[in-house]
Amino acid sequence: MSKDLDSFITGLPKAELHLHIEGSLEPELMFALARRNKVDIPFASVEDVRAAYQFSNLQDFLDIYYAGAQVLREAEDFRDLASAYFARAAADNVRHAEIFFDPQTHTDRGIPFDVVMEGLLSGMAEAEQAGVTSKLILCFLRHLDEEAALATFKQAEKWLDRIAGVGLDSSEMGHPPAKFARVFAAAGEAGLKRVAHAGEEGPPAYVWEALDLLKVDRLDHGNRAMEDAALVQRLAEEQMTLTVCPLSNLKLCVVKDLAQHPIDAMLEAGLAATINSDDPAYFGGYVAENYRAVAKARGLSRGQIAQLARNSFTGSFLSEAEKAAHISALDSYVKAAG
Ligand code: HPA
Ligand SMILES: [Zn+2]
Repeated sequence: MSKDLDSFITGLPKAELHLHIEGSLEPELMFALARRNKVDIPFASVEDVRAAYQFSNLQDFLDIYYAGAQVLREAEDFRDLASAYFARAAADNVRHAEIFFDPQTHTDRGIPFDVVMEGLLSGMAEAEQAGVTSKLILCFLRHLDEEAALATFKQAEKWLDRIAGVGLDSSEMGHPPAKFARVFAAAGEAGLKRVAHAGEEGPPAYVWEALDLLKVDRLDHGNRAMEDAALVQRLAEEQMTLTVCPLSNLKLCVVKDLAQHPIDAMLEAGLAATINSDDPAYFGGYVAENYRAVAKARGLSRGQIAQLARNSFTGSFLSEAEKAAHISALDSYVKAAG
């Protein structure tokens, strides 16, 4: 019997490639950690927190997101955060996740880099026991300078065998990828993968810089690349994976309405687009909800939905053999779903 669309999407094997672990901090856990660590937060209740999640742009969101992260202090907090994400992701049949973390958000308030790593790695090990694999991507905060990013990369040195890649996030406008060319070159020399947020709010020129100066292996968001035909052609030719985040785009006013979301235009242009949740605790949905919302708003076919999930494995940093195994399971699932 053919499955309904909602359960087809939930059960579809998928990878998540654009997830800020600090953005998976649900208000309930924020309150529990505030109590456990005796940290003051500027909210009276969980409802109060949710009511504050109205954003008109990226910066509005970042201000609240960095405030929320203050409750994370001990390794066990980072472990609990990661465990909660993996449990929720497993319910959406996420088989593999490549998660971003923002060490500077923590080290700048005196939390040691090692505490963050130990906590996250312990949550990841627990998830692996439950069958969900993961990799870590260390993001540099682009509103800070490149010296700070280089200092952070130095702190990461002893952990490099546990870090798959580096990324670039935070306030995009006024902070072009070019600002981080040296630290990305150093990461490349150390054998790490490179990704960067570009074209979320920033212009197509920032996407060109991410490709040409940072030499990214994957592009995070990339919406505004659609404004530049030569850029779209380049991304299609290179089969560059784009980690697109529909509910984030809606909440941060990158699109006015999901009915205007470019996801199907991206697929039609031959781009290797994927669907991801970005900061699910803040944007109102985990990865399957992102697939469902955009599939309904844009009338995506099951073939297109399956392609997006296939792209998530192809665009991951798993080995070719691991990708092939996941894609074969996905194809069997699609066939059996009818
Ligand atoms: O969507 C995002 N964009 C930039 N920086 C971020 N940090 C967390 N989420 C985001
Ligand atoms: Zn992001």
